[in-house]
Amino acid sequence: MKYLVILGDGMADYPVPELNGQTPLEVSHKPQMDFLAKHGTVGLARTVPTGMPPGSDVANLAVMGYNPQIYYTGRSPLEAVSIGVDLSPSDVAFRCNLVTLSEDADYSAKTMVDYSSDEISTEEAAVLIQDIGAQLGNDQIHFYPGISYRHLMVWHGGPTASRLTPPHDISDRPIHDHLPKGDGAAQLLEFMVQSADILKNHPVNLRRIQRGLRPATSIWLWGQGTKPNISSFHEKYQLHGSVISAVDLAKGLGICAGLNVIEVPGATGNVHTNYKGKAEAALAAFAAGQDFVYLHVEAPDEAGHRGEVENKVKAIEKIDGEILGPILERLPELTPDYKIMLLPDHPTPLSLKTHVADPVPFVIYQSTQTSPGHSTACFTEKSAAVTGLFIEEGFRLMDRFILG
Ligand SMILES: O=C(O)[C@@H](CO)OP(=O)(O)O
Repeated sequence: MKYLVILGDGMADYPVPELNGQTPLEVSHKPQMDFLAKHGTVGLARTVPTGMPPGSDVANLAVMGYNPQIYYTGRSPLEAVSIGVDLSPSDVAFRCNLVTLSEDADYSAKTMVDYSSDEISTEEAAVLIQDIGAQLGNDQIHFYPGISYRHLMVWHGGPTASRLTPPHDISDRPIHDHLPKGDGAAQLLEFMVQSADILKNHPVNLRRIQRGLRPATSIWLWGQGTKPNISSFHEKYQLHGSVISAVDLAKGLGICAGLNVIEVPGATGNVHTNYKGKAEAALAAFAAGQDFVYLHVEAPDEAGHRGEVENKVKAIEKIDGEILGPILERLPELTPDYKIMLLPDHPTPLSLKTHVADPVPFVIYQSTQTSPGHSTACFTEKSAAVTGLFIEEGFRLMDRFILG
């Protein structure tokens, strides 16, 4: 048996006025997803335990089969693993976004214009993070470049109990009430303020402005935590598997669980990602003898955070046509026995531009059992709610998928 999880990050949504009150899943042309729903088991799962923040870290941990209430130690440490930074027990990793803040002179009076600096390129960002590290780094503080706007700061002996805000939660809002609070707040704010001085008039930014792109005007620190300790996926399920993703979070989670990471050229973490390349990579992994693939696509989430209705629909249709299409056509050539689980980690409603903790629709399709009950005519939030199948502890979904 081969097992494929297709994770459309943030794919679920609320009714969107621009879509006549329908959700992106409802308006998308997605015959492959609907095929899975017609012949599979459809339901809702609570991937974010009550009381936990609805982050992709918590939710992907649950989808991968790990109880976030036991295994979650913060987002950035998972990304650090993928970046290749081995945290010591007293290191604290912080996600270090490159963001665009408004031009107000007083730092605390600024607004969060763009949590991604117009999806700054990895190459440009690497130069900026290197220069920030050269000026703010020391024996205790190190900066490491990641992908696009997503970077890492490691603070040896740093604070873990700071109260920090994900910048994608405050798009277009004043940052004043969301500046660091609690443990280490003054020092963290100082790093952010000093970064703004370093980035002002930086040649990389001047070139971006000339090209009509937003400059990266500050770092924004959040998502802190300590070295994760996640048990082996292989020991749990006796399966050898791989993760395919553009983003360090999903790759880091996979590495922590003992999965292999497959790099796909052109996987960008946005709507322009290499959907076909991800499908090819999954098929190649199965052909090479892997039993399990976790294929993560960031694009719908990114469109949700940016409030881009068309891009969210487009991302869903690309997942359908360019990932599920080739998989459903060619996986049967490799094996008659396979299962596919398709779901988002959490909704990222376009109207809110951030995540919510609502339960997510899922479908589990098994090639050898195509009338399992709880099927629906299409794969949408509403249809998943009417089957009555509800998985309260989302981390148990993986057991159902693999062992059920
Ligand atoms: O990587 C990030 O900073 C965020 C926003 O894009 O990702 P996610 O919404 O998946 O947590």
